Amino acid sequence: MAEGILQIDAAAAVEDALGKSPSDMDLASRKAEEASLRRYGAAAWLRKMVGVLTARDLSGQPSEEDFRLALRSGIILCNALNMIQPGAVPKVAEAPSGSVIVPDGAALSAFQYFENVRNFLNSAEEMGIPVFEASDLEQGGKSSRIVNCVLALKSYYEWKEGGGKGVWKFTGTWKPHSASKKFVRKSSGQFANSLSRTSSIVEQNSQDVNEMGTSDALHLYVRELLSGKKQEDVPLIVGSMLSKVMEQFEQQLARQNEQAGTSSRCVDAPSSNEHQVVEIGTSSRDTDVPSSYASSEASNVMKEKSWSKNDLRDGNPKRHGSKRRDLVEYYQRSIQELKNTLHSTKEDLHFLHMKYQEEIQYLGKHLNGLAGAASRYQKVLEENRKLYNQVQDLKGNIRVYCRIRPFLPGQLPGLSTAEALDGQTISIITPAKNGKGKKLFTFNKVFGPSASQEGVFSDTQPLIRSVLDGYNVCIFAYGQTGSGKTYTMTGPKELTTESLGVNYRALSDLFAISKQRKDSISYDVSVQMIEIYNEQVRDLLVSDGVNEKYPWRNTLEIRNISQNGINIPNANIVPVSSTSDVIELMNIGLKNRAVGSTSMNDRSSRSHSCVTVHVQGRNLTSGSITRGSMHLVDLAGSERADKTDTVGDRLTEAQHINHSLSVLGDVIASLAQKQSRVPYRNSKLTQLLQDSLGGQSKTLMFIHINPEPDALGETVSTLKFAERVSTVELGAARANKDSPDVRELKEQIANLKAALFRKESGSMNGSFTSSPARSWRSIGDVSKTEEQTESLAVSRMQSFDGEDFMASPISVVSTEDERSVSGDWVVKVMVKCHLGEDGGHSPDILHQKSRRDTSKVYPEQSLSKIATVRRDNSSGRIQFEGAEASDELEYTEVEASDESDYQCQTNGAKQKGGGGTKAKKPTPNQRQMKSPEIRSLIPQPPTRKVGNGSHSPSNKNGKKPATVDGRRKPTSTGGK
Ligand SMILES: Nc1ncnc2c1ncn2[C@@H]1O[C@H](COP(=O)(O)OP(=O)(O)OP(=O)(O)O)[C@@H](O)[C@H]1O
Repeated sequence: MAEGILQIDAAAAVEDALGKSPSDMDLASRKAEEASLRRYGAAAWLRKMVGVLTARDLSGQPSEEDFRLALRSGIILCNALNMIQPGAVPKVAEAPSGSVIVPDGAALSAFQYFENVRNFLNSAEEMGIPVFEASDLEQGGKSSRIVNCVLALKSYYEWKEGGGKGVWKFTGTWKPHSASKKFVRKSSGQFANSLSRTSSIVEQNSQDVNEMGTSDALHLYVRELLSGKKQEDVPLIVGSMLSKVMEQFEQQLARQNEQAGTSSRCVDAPSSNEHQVVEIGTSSRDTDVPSSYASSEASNVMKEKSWSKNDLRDGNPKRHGSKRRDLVEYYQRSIQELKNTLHSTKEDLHFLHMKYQEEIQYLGKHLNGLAGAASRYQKVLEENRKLYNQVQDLKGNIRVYCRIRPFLPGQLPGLSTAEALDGQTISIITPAKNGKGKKLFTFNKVFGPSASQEGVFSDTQPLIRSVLDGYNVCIFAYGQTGSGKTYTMTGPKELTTESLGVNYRALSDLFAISKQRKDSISYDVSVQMIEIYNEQVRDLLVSDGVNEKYPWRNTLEIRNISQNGINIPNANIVPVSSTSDVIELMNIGLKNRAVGSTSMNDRSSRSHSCVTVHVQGRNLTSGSITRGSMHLVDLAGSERADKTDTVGDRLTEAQHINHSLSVLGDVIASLAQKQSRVPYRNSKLTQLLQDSLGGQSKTLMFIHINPEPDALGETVSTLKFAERVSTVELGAARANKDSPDVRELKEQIANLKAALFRKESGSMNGSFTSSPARSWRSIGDVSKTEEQTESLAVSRMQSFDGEDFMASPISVVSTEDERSVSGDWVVKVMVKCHLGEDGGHSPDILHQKSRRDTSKVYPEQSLSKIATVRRDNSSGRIQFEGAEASDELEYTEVEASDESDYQCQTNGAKQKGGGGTKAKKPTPNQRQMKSPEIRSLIPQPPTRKVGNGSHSPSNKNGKKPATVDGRRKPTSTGGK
């Protein structure tokens, strides 16, 4: 309908341009023209169908007459029909070849013409094509029906050529395709082009409209208008006409677009979705779908549907409606699909989110697990370290800790030769000329210059604790003069709480732990402090410190056979119960320590000092006794004598120090090589440390490094020495613990000792008084101890076999060893066998007798017999073999037997009876030896209660002992 409007408007525009009304035109001539055009079309089509040769009689634009005559023979028509439908006219009567063809087909007989025409008409009619009468070919004026038939045939042909879809139906309309051409042939080029453009525009805008009649009429109309005009006016007329037409066309187009927009809104209005979707096609402003997506989707849809944009703008509301509805449906479907996709994507995301959360939780748990495992791993490492240490302890290795001294105030802090690389490695920078550069040494611990006293001690603490558990412990400081030995063991000159050394801290730790355990174990702690100076052992716990006055103090004996850990029995042993006690004692000891001045260090100690702590613990529940001891040794400087450019006394001191340290090296080398003979006795120092170095104890050596380049040589030799020490295995440490059985036996022995002492003190008038080594505690509490011991002695004696004992009244001087045989404990005792004149008397009697006869002196040289002391483990009886009532036995030395037998060597001319197999001549020292254990148990004679200075016993040289007893008792131990 729009096209129709357009064409009418175009015609009106033409009329406007020409200034003429169509009503004025001659309709008849228009029709004639139209008929001619139709005829030409029919002729042209027939010519095309049958070919030029067959259609030689038919021109392209025949007159009505020519057209009728050319078809009169029926040959062209039949052939054309056969071309459309082969065999439609089976037999076509042709003109004889070579015959002169006459335009009217006279060459054929009339019958043949008729046959052809009739066959054609029959066949055409069967095909549903409108036919004409055969007579129409014979008379003029009837060609329009023939033209109509031919055009119908053409239409049928075109339908068939187009695929023959549906039912062919001839509408009687026809579009003269060649009309413009025809017109062009009669016009100038410019005019033709212009008109052609106009025509093509009109055609383009009406391509879907099949109203060719109106269009043809327009053409005819224009042609007619121009026919009477001058040639030169035609372009102007046509130009004006076309501009008008264009104007009209554009206006019409704009109106159309407007109408299309209105109608689309009308169509879309009922559904908001539709509205949105349609808008998507043009603009995606109001939608939530991205415009690029929408437009691309829209174009896809349009492509898919083979729609052009013009389809949406063509102004046909119905078509718009259906197309837009399709589009809306399509978009709705797409949106639904998108929604579904979005929904499933959201679900997927949610699922992924959950999954990630689960995985994160799992990872978190896993991480926690890993962190736990890491901390457990750390704990395991810690445990391993502890276990390693325990193994080391069990193996009995000497532990070696290394400490690097800092540069001292006033010293030029040059290049340090030593560096603690980690907790266990020290690196020494050696001069490049040695070609070594660096040397590494590894020890149990390495402390750098900044290590605090507390830090150093914390790694020593476990050893201290084990003293309370009944172990023997030895800690000694080794290093050249000025390297910090005294600093580590004692502290600096000016002591503060932070700078207290190992000695103080160890004892304060002992007190702290013993306090913690006081409900279950009762501990007694006592201290000895000695010094080895020029191979002489000196007691440092003397108040006057004057050795010249009491020279015997310079030659204290070291005994390694004592099982109670008191190797220097004659040195003062002072009970302590607090750190302040210890500090006071040590001050006394330090004052007494021989300190020399050398060129290397003014405060250099030229002696080895040793603080020995004895700890005895009694388990309040089981009654078992533990006994541990700890040597805290500050060795003299290890540098060689030639370095100290000393002479005279200092040289002698240095030589002694070097000798003892070199023996220490020898001992360690022998131990490392597991030699059967270890040269402990080659120096006092090694003798003192024998139990700690080779025995079943725990030993820790602190080596000290001076970081100064001048000290490098000594540093290296110190480290090499320490390296050797660290390889030594000592055998498993063992606690000194007495079972009640053993303890009972020992108490019985102690009772015997007490009895002997009483007898001795009665007969010898206190030969022990020559010894200064009395416990300060016992001095203050003598009478009480005496009473206790006597009553204890009596009660214990009853457990002995009376007969045996009476037969051989042997006095036990001291215990020496203990060992387990077949699960039983037996006691090795030092026995002084004495048969008095009233042999056969009980110890009490002896005791009473000795009290009465205080002038009795034992004939020391008369004892030479060995007695065996045997304890029957099952009955608990003790038997003495090889000693008779008439024997006078004196203890000399005890040897351990692998059996539960112990032999007591007797000495003297009066050997009666047998049994003794081994004799040894006692040394004077051995004869002098008195066990401090005895002293701790033996009551002091009243004469030695010298607190008021009224009574001072004489030593065997007739001199009064310069003891601190009573008179010089240090204030720190007062009251103890
Ligand atoms: N770790 C340290 N921190 C601070 N000062 C130290 C340290 N070690 C040692 N000193 C100081 O170095 C000097 C020498 O130390 P110390 O007297 O302990 O050496 P020594 O090896 O015992 O010497 P000697 O063999 O002569 O006894 C002292 O003044 C001491 O205070």
